[in-house]
Amino acid sequence: MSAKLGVIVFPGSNCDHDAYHALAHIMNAETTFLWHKDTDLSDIDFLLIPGGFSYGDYLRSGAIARFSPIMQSVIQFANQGRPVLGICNGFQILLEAGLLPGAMLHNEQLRFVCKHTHIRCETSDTLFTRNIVPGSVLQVPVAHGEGNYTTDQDQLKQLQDNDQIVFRYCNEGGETTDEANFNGSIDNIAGICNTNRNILGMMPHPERAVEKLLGSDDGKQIFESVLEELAVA
Ligand SMILES: NC(=O)CC[C@H](N)C(=O)O
Repeated sequence: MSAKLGVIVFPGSNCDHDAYHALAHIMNAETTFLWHKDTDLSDIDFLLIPGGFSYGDYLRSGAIARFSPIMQSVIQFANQGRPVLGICNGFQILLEAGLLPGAMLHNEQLRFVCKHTHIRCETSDTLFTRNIVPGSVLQVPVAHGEGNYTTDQDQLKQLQDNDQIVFRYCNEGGETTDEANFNGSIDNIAGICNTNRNILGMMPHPERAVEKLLGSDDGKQIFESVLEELAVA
């Protein structure tokens, strides 16, 4: 039986259809939308929490969505070791739900930034990056106002020591320069995983980099990794 993928829709999600398109039409995977009031995830093998402005980003991005009914089921799903990918607002929701450590601040320059960026894959030891050689540079767009990832020094050291930093902002040549770190994230962090390595949160949008027509199809490498993992699991 083939894997079934779920894309969660909150009031204010706006990258849900991009994610569905990437999974269903580009990756040809069986994909379904899940409303934020759904609670039954028993037939789902992979959860994607997409980007957007859930609840209008009131209070803080993700702070209200974290209390949507589906989140209890997402936490159970994640705690069973099943794969969860949060992209942009999805990453923010995972942080607010306590499934990933740290927090988001407004971008350093206090502006919404929408552009192509380069990110360096730091580890292939996750089911999301198993097909990506560490050190590879992916071109993936960003579109956010609150993507300035932060954490305290002890937590940062844990992320570094546990190989939980999955992506860092870099230049085209793969150097993690200050200039490439456009939003001010600590240690150029663009994406992290949990210690169990089944939850990935990332600010750049791989679902918007799945066709050459969009400027890059580098994001496909992440979805290919997940689908291969599900096929052998
Ligand atoms: N594309 C998105 O997910 C937008 C993220 C977010 N709510 C922000 O601007 O910070």
